[in-house]
Amino acid sequence: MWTDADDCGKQLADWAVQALLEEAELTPKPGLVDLRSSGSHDNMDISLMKASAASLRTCFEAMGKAAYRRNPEQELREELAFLGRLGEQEMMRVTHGVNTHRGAIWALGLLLAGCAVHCAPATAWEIAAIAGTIAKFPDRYAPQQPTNGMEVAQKYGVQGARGEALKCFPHVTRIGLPVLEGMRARKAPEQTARLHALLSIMASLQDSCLLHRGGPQALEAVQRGARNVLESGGMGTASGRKAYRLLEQSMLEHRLSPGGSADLIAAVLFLDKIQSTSGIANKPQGGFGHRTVTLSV
Ligand SMILES: CC(C)(COP(=O)(O)OP(=O)(O)OC[C@H]1O[C@@H](n2cnc3c(N)ncnc32)[C@H](O[C@H]2O[C@H](COP(=O)(O)OP(=O)(O)OP(=O)(O)O)[C@@H](O)[C@H]2O)[C@@H]1O)[C@@H](O)C(=O)NCCC(=O)NCCS
Ligand SMILES: Nc1ncnc2[nH]cnc12
Repeated sequence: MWTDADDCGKQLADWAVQALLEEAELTPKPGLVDLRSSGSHDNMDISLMKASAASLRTCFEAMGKAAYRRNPEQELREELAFLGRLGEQEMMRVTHGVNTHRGAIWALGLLLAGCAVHCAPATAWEIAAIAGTIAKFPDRYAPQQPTNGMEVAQKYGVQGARGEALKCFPHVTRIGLPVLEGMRARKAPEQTARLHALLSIMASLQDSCLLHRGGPQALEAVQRGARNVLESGGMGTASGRKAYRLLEQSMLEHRLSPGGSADLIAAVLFLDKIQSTSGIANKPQGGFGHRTVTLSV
């Protein structure tokens, strides 16, 4: 697929940054920064999200280069973690300390590495499987300072971003990507297809951002609300749009933001770019147990 490590790193970084920009611009998104507003955030806006995305190009390029034709093993895991932490530092410098894309560096970094290791046309599912294999190696040099994610993991026993990677990104390959492809097949407008993919992820993800801001009740309410939009017919129907407005209103009222789902829709868009360039279709293996809903477009 690529002639050398430089070529691979550059191409993958382009796609990763593009995916982050497209996620930021996807509008509307409940509780998240989009082209209309800052959602439930008082410290982020669209230009900050874009600047943050652009600042990660160097980090993603280095990760792609490092993983090119490598074995998914301990040494690679640690190199990627080192590069990921440098990326986090750069993001924090550019955003003046706001955590815009920590989860995205994690998810996109691993998936990008999965793709570089493979170095040949591969399905999203195959790439995610390698990303999951890399994530399973311990990160021996991880700093021990507490994060919101650790607090939530301790309090509620959820695995958050780490768990999603260890399970090989099921919300990306088994939910987000199939919903995106299904909506496109039904000729939905692209922004509607993407929003439905995001809502489908929100309907089942244990998002540590929602748990941290609102606890398990808030997480359940958002999951139920997202499901309700889809089960009411989706954004192509008046009832679906009404359900969306209710969900958004309640999330803004309670300052809830599905930051983890935002990162995973960016991961969906990233893998979609890889697949559409190599002409490969996603082939999920087995079911993930989420309910299929009927959508109008
Ligand atoms: C191992 C790490 C994942 C460290 O993770 P952490 O302990 O922080 O754990 P999590 O909270 O679980 O995850 C980190 C971010 O991942 C996003 N996320 C949340 N839930 C999920 C999920 N179920 N699946 C996937 N991704 C998820 C989320 O990121 C987004 O939200 C961020 C804003 O969050 P927060 O800081 O809580 O912000 P606010 O609510 O605004 O905070 P307050 O103002 O209220 O305080 C935003 O960044 C989005 O991106 C989670 O925040 C990993 O990060 C790690 O080890 N990194 C270093 C090494 C590395 O990068 N390696 C790469 C390859 S090996
Ligand atoms: N659009 C967005 N709004 C808020 N937090 C995010 N984290 C990743 N994307 C985000």
